[in-house]
Formats: sequence, structure tokens, C-alpha cells
Amino acid sequence: MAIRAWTLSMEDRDRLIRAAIEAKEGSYSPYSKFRVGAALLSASGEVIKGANVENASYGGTICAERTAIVKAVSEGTRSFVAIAVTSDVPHAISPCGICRQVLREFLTLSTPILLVPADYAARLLEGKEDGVVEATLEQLLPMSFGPEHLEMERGRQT
Ligand SMILES: O=c1ccn([C@H]2C[C@H](O)[C@@H](CO)O2)c(=O)[nH]1
Ligand SMILES: [Zn+2]
Repeated sequence: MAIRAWTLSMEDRDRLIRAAIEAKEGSYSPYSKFRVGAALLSASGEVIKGANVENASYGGTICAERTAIVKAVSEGTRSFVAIAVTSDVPHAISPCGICRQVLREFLTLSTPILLVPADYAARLLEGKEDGVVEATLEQLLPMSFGPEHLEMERGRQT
């Protein structure tokens, strides 16, 4: 697939948001009962979904955002143009600190991060505002540490 120059079209935005909502179905969250779904849009137009996967040893829990990133990167996709994140609550939720740092590895500081309320589709049907909050890593993780700060080291590794 061709690599496109990116501005997120309304069509792709809606497709990505609906994928994040679908992604929640894969959530394994018996402890918190808080389902989260994430969807990444790759530079080639592919959508990669992820859900949170909890563990009896709670600290072993992996958030939806990291599931999506790890799925994509481990299959060879490293370039992303947007991510959408949603849960079952009717307001935007924001990635945790660990996920923000993981996203920092693969997203630019200005990549759109769409924080989606669970009732996104219902809001649209009712003709309301969609309730999506658009953020960037520049906002969510200011003065961050990223791969470019290890440029020499990275040159020696893959
Ligand atoms: O942005 C977030 C916030 C929380 N969680 C998950 C972790 C845990 O399984 C549950 C409650 O914190 O939600 C995510 O996946 N992403
Ligand atoms: Zn997280």
C-alpha cells in the first residue's frame, strides 16, 4: 500500500474511532471490569486494534494502547498517523503515564490522539457533538524523553 501524506480525513477519523470501540470487545478485564479499546492508523492506512489485558498479579496488566502498539510493531508496522482510545464510560479517558511514554517511541509529538466517549455513535445519531477530545503527546507528555535523545545508541542497534 502506498504511504500517504497525512492529514486525518473525517472518514478515517470515524473509521479509527469505530475500530477503537470494536477493539474493546477483546478486553480481558475481570479485575477492574473497565474495558478499554485502542486503534492505531498506520501510515499505509491499516488499522491495528488493541484491548487491555489484565493479570491476577495486577501489575502485569497491559493497557489497550500498549497492546495495539506492540501488535503493530512486532508485525513490522512502526509508522502511525493517529490513535483512538475509548472505554465504557461516556466521556473521554486519557492514556496512563506508561502508555504515554510507549506512544512517545512511535508517534510524533503532534500525532492526533483521539479520546473517545463510549457513546460516540449514539451522540452522532442524536445529532449531538461527538464528544471526542483531540490531544497530542506534546500536551500529554510535555518535555518528554524520546528516541532522538539516544540517537547514537540507536545507530548501533535495531
Ligand atoms: O488509558 C487507559 C487506562 C486504563 N486502561 C486499563 C488498565 C486496566 O486494565 C484498566 C483499569 O485501569 O483499564 C487502559 O487500557 N488504558
Ligand atoms: Zn496505559
